[in-house]
Amino acid sequence: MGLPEHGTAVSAPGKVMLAGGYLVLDRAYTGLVFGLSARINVIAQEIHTSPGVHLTEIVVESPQFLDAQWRYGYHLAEADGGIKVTQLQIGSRLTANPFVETTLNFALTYIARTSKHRPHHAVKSARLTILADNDYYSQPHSTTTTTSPNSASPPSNSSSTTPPASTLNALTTSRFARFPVPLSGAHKTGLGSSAALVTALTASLLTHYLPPTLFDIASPAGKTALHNLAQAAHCAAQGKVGSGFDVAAAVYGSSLYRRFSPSVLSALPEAGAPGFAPALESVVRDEDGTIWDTEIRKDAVSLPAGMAVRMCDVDCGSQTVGMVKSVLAWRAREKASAGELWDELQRRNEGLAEVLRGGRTEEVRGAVKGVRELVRKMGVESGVPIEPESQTELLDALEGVEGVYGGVVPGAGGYDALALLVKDDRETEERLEEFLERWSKEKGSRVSLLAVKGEMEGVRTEELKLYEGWIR
Ligand SMILES: Nc1ncnc2c1ncn2[C@@H]1O[C@H](COP(=O)(O)OP(=O)(O)O)[C@@H](O)[C@H]1O
Ligand SMILES: C[C@@](O)(CCOP(=O)(O)OP(=O)(O)O)CC(=O)O
Repeated sequence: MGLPEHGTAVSAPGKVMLAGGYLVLDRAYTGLVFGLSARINVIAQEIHTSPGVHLTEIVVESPQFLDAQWRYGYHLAEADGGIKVTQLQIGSRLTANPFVETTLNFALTYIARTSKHRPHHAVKSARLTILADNDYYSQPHSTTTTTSPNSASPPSNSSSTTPPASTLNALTTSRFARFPVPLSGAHKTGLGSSAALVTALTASLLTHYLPPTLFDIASPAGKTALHNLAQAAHCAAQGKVGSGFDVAAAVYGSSLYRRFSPSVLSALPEAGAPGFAPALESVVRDEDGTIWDTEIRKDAVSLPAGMAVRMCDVDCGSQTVGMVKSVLAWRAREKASAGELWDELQRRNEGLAEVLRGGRTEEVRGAVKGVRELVRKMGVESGVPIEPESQTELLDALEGVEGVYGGVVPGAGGYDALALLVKDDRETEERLEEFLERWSKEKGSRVSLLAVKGEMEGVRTEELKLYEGWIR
């Protein structure tokens, strides 16, 4: 299998919110968000059907997982409902992927409105291949590895995109691991796979179907359209409106984030419903800039030279939804005291951002301590284990490792991977790995350093050759 000549590739980063979890749900507060070096990559290619065959099909696949192919036909929904896809059955199985399906409905509808052609002509058959960097999922026991991105591709085989099982060991030393399970069986590490996926898939579809004059991923206007469209699709697929910081990180990378008003998306009809297409187009275009009130301050976020954001996987994610409900219920109940706590926590979160931006390395430890103190207080008062005791114990112990400036339970907290601010050198990494190995043995748990690092850049185009062996 050689390298396909045609196609486009894009990638979008995962996220970690170092400070501002819960607060960021309210526009009065902000979140300190980092993009991550772990990316979701999507490659788009035309499918050439045999002469005389008119079937139009969109095939989406995730060749790292078992049974991860989703095929769709589509039609133009009546009464301006836009393009609506219908999943096609392969054999006896039909596994839905709501994030993929919703993204197709939203992106194809927008593309059909934007391109000058008639909708059916604009959208030809295509194959979209999704490749997720290894750190999105906890690696199977025996194959754990911390490889740097861009290392060797998997060995190619003759016709299938799924390399044979006999090469499994070789594969895990490559950039994209092959998992011996379906997607539903993978253990997420909490880096925001669905937001990065929706963003990368949307960007890939826009790049593939629209000429550069109508969509350019590198331009500010292109990023704005992508952000608006991906936020709308992600919210619809999730069935709730979160703060959207994860989609913002996937598009823009690291930033100080203020959310959009939830009302921005509340009037949008369901995909396929009457009036969906024009409503989506106007919300995405936001021509006079009055609809979206998101604030993305990229200049407000940076790290002191020689410092990195690293993540420590504890291999047991948490249920964010239940935690959010309980924290918000506490805030509504205890208006005055919760309000005071949030205002002070916001000041400390901004303080941490300032210390990092100003390169004041020696103040990082104190700033992180101050934030954690109030996060724990919020947990105790709301009765939600935001920084559970086992995580407190681990974070405190990690502070004793030379080269570690501090760490937090990011985002909603709980048992998702911890975020650490560390000295960015091999010695610190080795000390951390040794420490975590010892800790795992002593506590009978499985904590490990992920290869991923904080990164400033958001969505971008990639070279096809990075995916050699995975695409046909
Ligand atoms: N590699 C992938 N290929 C295809 N779909 C994916 C992939 N990774 C994630 N998804 C989609 O995202 C969903 C996971 O979303 P969610 O549970 O919100 O996790 P997260 O917290 O990582 O965003 C999956 O069920 C699937 O629909
Ligand atoms: C509570 C929050 O403010 C932050 C949640 O951050 P996480 O990083 O924990 O998110 P998930 O990946 O969705 O679990 C909710 C929000 O901002 O939407």
